[in-house]
Amino acid sequence: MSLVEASGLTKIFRRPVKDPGFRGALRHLVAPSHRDVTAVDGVDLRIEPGEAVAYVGPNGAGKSTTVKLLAGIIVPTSGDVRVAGLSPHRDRIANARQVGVLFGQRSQLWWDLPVRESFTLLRDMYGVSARDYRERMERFDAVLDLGSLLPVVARKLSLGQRMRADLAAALLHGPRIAYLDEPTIGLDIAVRDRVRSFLRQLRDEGTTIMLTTHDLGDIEDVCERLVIIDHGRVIYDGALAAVKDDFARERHIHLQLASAVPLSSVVACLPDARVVAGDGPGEFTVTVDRFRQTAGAVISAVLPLAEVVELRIDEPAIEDVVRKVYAGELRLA
Ligand SMILES: Nc1ncnc2c1ncn2[C@@H]1O[C@H](COP(=O)(O)OP(=O)(O)OP(=O)(O)O)[C@@H](O)[C@H]1O
Repeated sequence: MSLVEASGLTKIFRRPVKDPGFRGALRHLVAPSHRDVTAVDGVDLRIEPGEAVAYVGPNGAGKSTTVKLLAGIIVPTSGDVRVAGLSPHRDRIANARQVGVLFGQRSQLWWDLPVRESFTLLRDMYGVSARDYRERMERFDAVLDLGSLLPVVARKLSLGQRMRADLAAALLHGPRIAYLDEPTIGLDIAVRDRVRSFLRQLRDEGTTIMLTTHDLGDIEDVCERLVIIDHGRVIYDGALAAVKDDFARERHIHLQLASAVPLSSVVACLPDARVVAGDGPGEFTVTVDRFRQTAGAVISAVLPLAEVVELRIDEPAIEDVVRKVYAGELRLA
């Protein structure tokens, strides 16, 4: 059985629609009107124990809503969802014991309490044994430098400090699955790298991780699988490495020819490619579909014009794909 099993998972929010001004407010009181927003639209998702999945998509795509559904914070409009066999919203308390949630924007620390007291409250709420608590705190301290933060009242923490404390708070009860939203935001580079390697360790020990992040380094360092959501629908679900083959077909080949050649001649030699002149004479960038045209074929095509004295090939990066996803530029069939 998969750890997370969602099928046809749908969440529709009902938003009040008000005309502006006093009249609008009055009209809304007398005859309220609403607009439905489908935040999550028939999502099918299975996550196996120990998988690390990046869940990405443009703003408003439905990422947080999915996580809230999986965490049992909100109730689905339709569809089924099970986490380790439990219905998250019906078995909310039992579900909370097996999931850890970090929402980048919202803290689960008690705002007016020193961090240490939030941790002990969470320890007691989740019934974490003294020994587990001590061991976990030691481990978090080694990765997240928690020691100096423990006496500080949560509202006085900087963003980076709060993220460190919140990450520990989300993992304090040793959840089977962690939903982490932007876990490295605000962290300095050294701590960020430690957090990434810590997440890899957790994954290797069997904790399932669902990571929502704009940080492409987090994705490449921690996850093997990428799920892309857009307009509430899963538009891609597959191995991170395979994404490039599916969506990043373009390869840029930078050529330096031995002599100045007019752009039109190079274009004429390469009817299936896009050719742009570079800064210097004889410099060109040729963009090809890497599954249709090899670099060798490009070189052979331009050889009758001039010798190729230098060649550089830019392979597509997963980063480009994910960046396009976030920018809303990637439109899939
Ligand atoms: N409580 C709510 N009431 C009404 N609409 C909501 C509510 N929560 C989310 N939405 C809407 O549902 C859609 C999906 O929102 P969601 O927060 O899940 O997206 P997201 O992918 O997490 O975006 P972001 O990257 O900006 O956090 C958006 O159109 C959002 O405005």
